[in-house]
Amino acid sequence: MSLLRVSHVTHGYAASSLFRKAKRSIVLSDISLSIEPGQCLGLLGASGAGKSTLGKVILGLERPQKGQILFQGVDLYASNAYDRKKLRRDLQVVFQDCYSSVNPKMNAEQIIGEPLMNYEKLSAQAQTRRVEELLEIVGLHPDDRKKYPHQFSGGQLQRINIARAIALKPKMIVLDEAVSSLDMVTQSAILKLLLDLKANFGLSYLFISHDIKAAYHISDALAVMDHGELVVHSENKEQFIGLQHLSVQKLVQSMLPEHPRFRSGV
Ligand SMILES: Nc1ncnc2c1ncn2[C@@H]1O[C@H](COP(=O)(O)OP(=O)(O)OP(=O)(O)O)[C@@H](O)[C@H]1O
Repeated sequence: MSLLRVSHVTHGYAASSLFRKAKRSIVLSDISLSIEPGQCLGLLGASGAGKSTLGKVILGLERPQKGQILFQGVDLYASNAYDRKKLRRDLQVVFQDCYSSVNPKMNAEQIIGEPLMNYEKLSAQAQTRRVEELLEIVGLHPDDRKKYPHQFSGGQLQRINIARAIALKPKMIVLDEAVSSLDMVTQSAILKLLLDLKANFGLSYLFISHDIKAAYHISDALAVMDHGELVVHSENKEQFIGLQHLSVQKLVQSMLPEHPRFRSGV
């Protein structure tokens, strides 16, 4: 059974108008895809293609007008609040903006400890131990738990966000442009961390990105959205770069100068 199955999802946002009944512009059009346990699907596409909206629909944050999201076989939007809370534990998110993703008045221990408080109700001592362990897993020092967001670099703060996302040992993380605002060196360090976590904990990712290089590096399967439609979905990234679809060709061309290995693929 797929971990995540998106079936025929269609969605639009209401465009408010004073004079007419609110119309909805279609942002997602009949989207179907699936993610297997331990798989990373890279979701590519130009700005405005609908990638983040699909991420929100999958996370249960934006109810689609049509279609179904099955996570571990459970219909996300047909489940009750109790089941949804259980599902949320297994389905986490890391956003692009590491600074606005955290409360600046909370220290790292409070940030990482928040999901633990909500779900695990550990003793204060056990929670601190778990936070220290999580800090080490993401490559930070246990003593960093006392620091506040402004005392971390962007890359370090994204590690804090990742520690929070893995605190409850989820099955899947939606990474919405999670490395896009980082410099190249930090980006590759965070991609390595994400790959290590995937290998060690059997995590699945939906890696939303406009950057083919980052997506190719981390993903097993790749898909492309264009104007609300899923125009390409390839289970195999090696096959993906050889596809003749125009959107794929454009993406592959954009990485040619730096990646000679792709020259033979086109
Ligand atoms: N809350 C909202 N209300 C109305 N329209 C929205 C809302 N969120 C997104 N949109 C519109 O939906 C379309 C798809 O946006 P979305 O953010 O999903 O695309 P994207 O592919 O993630 O783009 P980007 O890479 O720039 O984030 C865009 O035209 C956007 O303006």
